[in-house]
Amino acid sequence: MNLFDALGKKAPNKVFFSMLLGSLAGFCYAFLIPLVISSLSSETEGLAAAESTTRTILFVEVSHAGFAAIFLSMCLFILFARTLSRVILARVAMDISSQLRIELCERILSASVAALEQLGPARLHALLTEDVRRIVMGGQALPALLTNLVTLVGMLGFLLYLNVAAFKLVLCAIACGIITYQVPIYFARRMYMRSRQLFDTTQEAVRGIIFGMKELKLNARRREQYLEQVLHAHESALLQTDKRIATIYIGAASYGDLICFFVIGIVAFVFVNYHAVSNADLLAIFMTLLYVAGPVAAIIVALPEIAVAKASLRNVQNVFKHIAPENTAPAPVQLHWDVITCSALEYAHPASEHVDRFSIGPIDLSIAKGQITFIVGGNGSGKSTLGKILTLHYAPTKGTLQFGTAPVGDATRESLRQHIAAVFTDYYLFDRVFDFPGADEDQLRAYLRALDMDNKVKITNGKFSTLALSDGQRKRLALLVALLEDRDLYVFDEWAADQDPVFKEVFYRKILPDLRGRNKAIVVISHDDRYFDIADRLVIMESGQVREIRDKPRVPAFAIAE
Ligand SMILES: Nc1ncnc2c1ncn2[C@@H]1O[C@H](COP(=O)(O)OP(=O)(O)OP(=O)(O)O)[C@@H](O)[C@H]1O
Repeated sequence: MNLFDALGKKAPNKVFFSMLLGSLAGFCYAFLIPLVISSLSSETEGLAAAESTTRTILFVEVSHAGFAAIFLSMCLFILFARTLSRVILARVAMDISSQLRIELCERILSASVAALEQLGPARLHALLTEDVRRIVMGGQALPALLTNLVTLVGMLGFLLYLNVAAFKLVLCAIACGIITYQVPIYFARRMYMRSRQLFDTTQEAVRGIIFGMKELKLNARRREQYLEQVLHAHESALLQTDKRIATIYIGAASYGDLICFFVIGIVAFVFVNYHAVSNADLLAIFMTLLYVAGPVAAIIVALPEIAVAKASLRNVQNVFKHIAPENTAPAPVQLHWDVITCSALEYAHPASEHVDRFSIGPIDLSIAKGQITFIVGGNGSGKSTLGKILTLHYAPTKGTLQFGTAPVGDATRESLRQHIAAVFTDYYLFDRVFDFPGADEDQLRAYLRALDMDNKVKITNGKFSTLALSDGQRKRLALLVALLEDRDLYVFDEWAADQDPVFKEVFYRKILPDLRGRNKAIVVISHDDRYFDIADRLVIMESGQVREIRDKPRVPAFAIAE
């Protein structure tokens, strides 16, 4: 995918029309000076001829009325074509920017959780905001580039007509200019890739300020150190790189501006000594060169924007490679199961630069409907990792996972996910219940009452009246959403960790047994050893391995040494 493809795919007709108008404007632009020069040279052919073409239009004497009319028409056409071309492309760019963001979001949603976790939220956020903006800006520069390129080609054609030797000289000068201009642009482009990486780390640092503001406010020393060692350090690295890039671009642009004047100097002081050129031709050559300076400068200004857009496009492509869509069949498959079976199941987290690769398994385990399975163990023993495998967010690296007789694979993953509801430790609470069945209003009210939230939140047309709640209350709403989904497998990752003792009791002694009574498979990741007695199966994990499985534990509760 190149920049043209990226833009052209979205609105090919409009982009083509805009480019066409831009080219036509450039074409007309290229003819303006030859037209003026032709009118001047016709004047020198004889005063009588010139006088014969002078007309009085609206009390104003206009010489070479024919030329003047063509000149005015061309100017008006250029004004119209350029404006329309830019307006169309600006609007297309806005549409594209919005579509690109939506597509990126959809692409992110189609990727695996493991890949997205590895990328991190800051990078994803920068991709959606910064890269999209730069790609669109680069795209917007394209019609101007095209207009100016056509003008340049037209002017060079005129120069060829005027003087072949001067044309060759100018062509060589422009070729030299473009080649030498590429050297700084090459370094600037490489630096831009670095700047883009630094932008991501700066975004991460900014996230630290936003999400860590409470911790930073409470400790002045920590705040100062964070600002100095993290934020300022990243900002200053980014700033320095960006300043270097700007210096290179400005220097290169100034050099580009002067190319035409170098050529004028060479023609005026050197070229004339080797070639016989009439004064009229020399004047025409200078006028042409001066006129060419504008388009050359505009092309030179547009090139960096396009280079930046290309770098952003490459960044998007790299990220896309990293977050390739999961190979899952979208069509729903009817599946019935009673037991989930893990056989020699293994999963390894992606290795990172600073952390040893953590893996779990091999694990042999079954989780049955109508049973509460507790997964317990010390911090970092791999409970949440197992939870994400069971909710089909992590694909096992070895072994098999089966729902009934259906192995989890590309053909079944998406369908099986529709059997699962979960509240993760880093859950996200949407402001509404999607796909809210109107008929379930009574059930909804009953759940709100059961969760002791009926005085706090109302639900109107599926939307929560407020999310300004305590952590524990927000988690109750997340539970409510999961319960409403009425799925076959429920996974709760430390759900009760921030609930008060009264509500812990409700969760473990009422809600979970109630789900069991409705023949749901329930997986509870928990440190609440007071409630281990309600488990039908207790899976004890240690260092990524299942250390022990205890079935049908009886009161009194287990004493687990974590
Ligand atoms: N996204 C990730 N990328 C790489 N490694 C990870 C990732 N998430 C977890 N890990 C590794 O897996 C190990 C186990 O993490 P996990 O969250 O499964 O533990 P846990 O038993 O749920 O711990 P806790 O009780 O503290 O929640 C961690 O120590 C870490 O090394």
